[in-house]
Amino acid sequence: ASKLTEIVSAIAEQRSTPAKEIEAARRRIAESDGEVGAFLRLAPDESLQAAAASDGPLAGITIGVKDIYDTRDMATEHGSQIYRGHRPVADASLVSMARLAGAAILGKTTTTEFASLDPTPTRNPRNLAHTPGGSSSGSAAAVAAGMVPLAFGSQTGGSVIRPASFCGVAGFKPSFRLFPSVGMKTFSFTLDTAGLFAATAEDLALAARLITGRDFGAGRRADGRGLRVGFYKSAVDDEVEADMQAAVAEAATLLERSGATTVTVEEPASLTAARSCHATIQSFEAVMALSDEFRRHRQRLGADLGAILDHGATIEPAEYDEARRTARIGRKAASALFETVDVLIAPSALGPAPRGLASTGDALMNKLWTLTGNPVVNVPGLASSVGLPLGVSVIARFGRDALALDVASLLQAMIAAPE
Ligand SMILES: NC(=O)CC(=O)O
Repeated sequence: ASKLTEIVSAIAEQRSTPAKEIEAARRRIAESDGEVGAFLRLAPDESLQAAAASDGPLAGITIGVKDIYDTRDMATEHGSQIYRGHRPVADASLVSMARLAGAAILGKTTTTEFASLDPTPTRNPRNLAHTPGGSSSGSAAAVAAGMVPLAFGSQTGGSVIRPASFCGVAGFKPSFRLFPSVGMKTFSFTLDTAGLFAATAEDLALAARLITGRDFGAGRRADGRGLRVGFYKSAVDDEVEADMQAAVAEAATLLERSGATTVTVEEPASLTAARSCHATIQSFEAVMALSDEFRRHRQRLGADLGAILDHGATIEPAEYDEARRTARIGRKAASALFETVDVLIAPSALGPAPRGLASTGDALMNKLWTLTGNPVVNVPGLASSVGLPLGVSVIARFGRDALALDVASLLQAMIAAPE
């Protein structure tokens, strides 16, 4: 697919039409989704005919929506046999807002069960022998395969940034609650964050602006002059594979070459502690969020999800409350990091996409920023020695989503044209 920004321009300049873009996306899915398996189902003709007649700012933009978002015109099954054929009456808020902006909700993309860890059959378009990551597996794969220019995902641990890194696409995990999660199946109500996938950070900024009406920055900075970049050194960096460490170092060099200054930012103990309490918060809240499914359909749950909920059911409220206090201290510490730097850069995953489909990978590099609520953008373009994508995360202060997107756009441009 061409990039979202290119399609928006082509429609505005009448070099294309919404109907042509919708037909082209359907054709691309028919041609390539057989081996990738990103889409579960496509929208009915009447929905796509209505979208073809749209003249909104997102007219002609086809979107793949992770199947934990309610859609009024398609089944919404949450990756669970419990919800087979389930038809919501209304769209999730973000879906409705995108439709109101003229977008074509083209189809539902695969999700791990309830957006947790049990893998889907979806393959990584960059190398079909590898996982696309999860839990937003189909959304990352659909954009990476060029089927659609935009896809919706969600992140509770690392489910936007990690698959974006594995599939070599731009991923946006906004500041917590910047996007509404209404109508998105809840796993953890203090962590779940709606997010986006697109080919470039510039596309993400435009999509976010046209869906929400918020200003996400004027687009790519000219250079890095005046930008203070923190090279984040976490307590778990020894888990990061050498080629991913090299990728982040290359990103820092490219930003310096564009005029930025870089300093090393060591992780404070309070953020190491915050990362460690993510699982307690996530599991304790998931037992409540999925109480009915867990209590009435335990045997119909996947192995990983069942284990998470079984453990979550043993956590005492006092332990959860202590974890929330640790998280709150972590949020304050995360804010303090940005008193001396404008953005941080860090690995988006431990390494490239693991081989096989047995695991969607590890959220170790992502869960802290999900818990603190800071905006994160995955910047694609770098690759391992065998050509598998390696994503670099640009992290900004809570609420500075436009800055994260602008710096990500600059870095993506520097990676694409390093001279
Ligand atoms: N939903 C999630 O974020 C879980 C994951 O990181 O795989």
